Amino acid sequence: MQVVSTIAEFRAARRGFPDLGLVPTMGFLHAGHLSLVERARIECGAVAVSIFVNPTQFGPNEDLARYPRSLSRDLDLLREAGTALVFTPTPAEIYPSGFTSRVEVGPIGEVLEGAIRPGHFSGVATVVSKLFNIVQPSRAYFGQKDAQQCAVIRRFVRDLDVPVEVVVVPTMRDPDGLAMSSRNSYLTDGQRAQAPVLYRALSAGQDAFQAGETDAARLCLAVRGVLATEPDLTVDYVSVADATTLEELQRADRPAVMSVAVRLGRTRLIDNVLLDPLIS
Ligand SMILES: Nc1ncnc2c1ncn2[C@@H]1O[C@H](COP(=O)(O)OP(=O)(O)OP(=O)(O)O)[C@@H](O)[C@H]1O
Ligand SMILES: CC(C)(CO)[C@@H](O)C(=O)[O-]
Ligand code: BAL
Repeated sequence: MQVVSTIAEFRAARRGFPDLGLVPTMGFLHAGHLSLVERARIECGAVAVSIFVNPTQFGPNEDLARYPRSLSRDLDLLREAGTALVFTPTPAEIYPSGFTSRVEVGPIGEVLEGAIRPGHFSGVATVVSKLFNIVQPSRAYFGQKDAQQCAVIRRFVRDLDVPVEVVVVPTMRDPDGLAMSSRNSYLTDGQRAQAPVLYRALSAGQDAFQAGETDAARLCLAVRGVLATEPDLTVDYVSVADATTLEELQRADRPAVMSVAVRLGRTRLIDNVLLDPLIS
């Protein structure tokens, strides 16, 4: 496994790999990340993983400074997972002085997470488009846990004719249903015990959908009812939105994503499930 930190080194190392899958990450790896690496290795033969805590996707009052980091453990996990190349750039390598360009994705990046984190998806789209240009993968792998991020990336790849196939991998969960996430490490024991309510709530919504309910307001009520059983939690949103455009739906009569975002103390957690009328 080669570990490089500069764009020039990466480009030199990349020459040995005609077909490369890319897994972009912010590090502090868990089994969810490794499921992306495994899928990329099977489908592309060789995998590159980037580890970069991207400052431009964090708002001024967000957790950039305290975001968890564990590079040497991450490298051990990636070596075991059969990764070929790891790219660990510094912020100055990605954003040298004088850098001013941004990728803007429009309304899809302004709802849900984008409404609460203004500028977040422009930061994500900008860094992902840089990573695509540096790595030049045939396919890039993203987790369904960040459903809006997946939709945003699919949007700019389509809009800008980026020659990369975007692959979305199902959410890996702990046995109690909590979606794995680097930010779960912020939770106290008490908060960790409450966190599985997100998936219980989404599952209640999914059960109602499978029983024939398509009214989005009623589906959201079913989710909110379960979330309310944990009084310490503050709900940012419960949403039923078109799976491709993320426009809010009144009726779940086409492929939709039902998502929740909550705050437990200072920690924000997100999760989602897909509602597909064809496979309910
Ligand atoms: N539980 C999971 N299952 C599958 N993929 C995941 C999971 N968690 C994260 N990913 C994916 O891994 C990639 C890198 O994500 P990132 O490094 O931000 O990790 P994260 O656990 O989502 O962290 P955070 O807590 O910051 O949201 C993203 O495409 C993300 O969707
Ligand atoms: C895709 C990504 C690596 C871009 O910084 C990040 O948003 C993440 O880890 O999901
Ligand atoms: N996994 C999403 C990246 C972020 O929350 O900034």
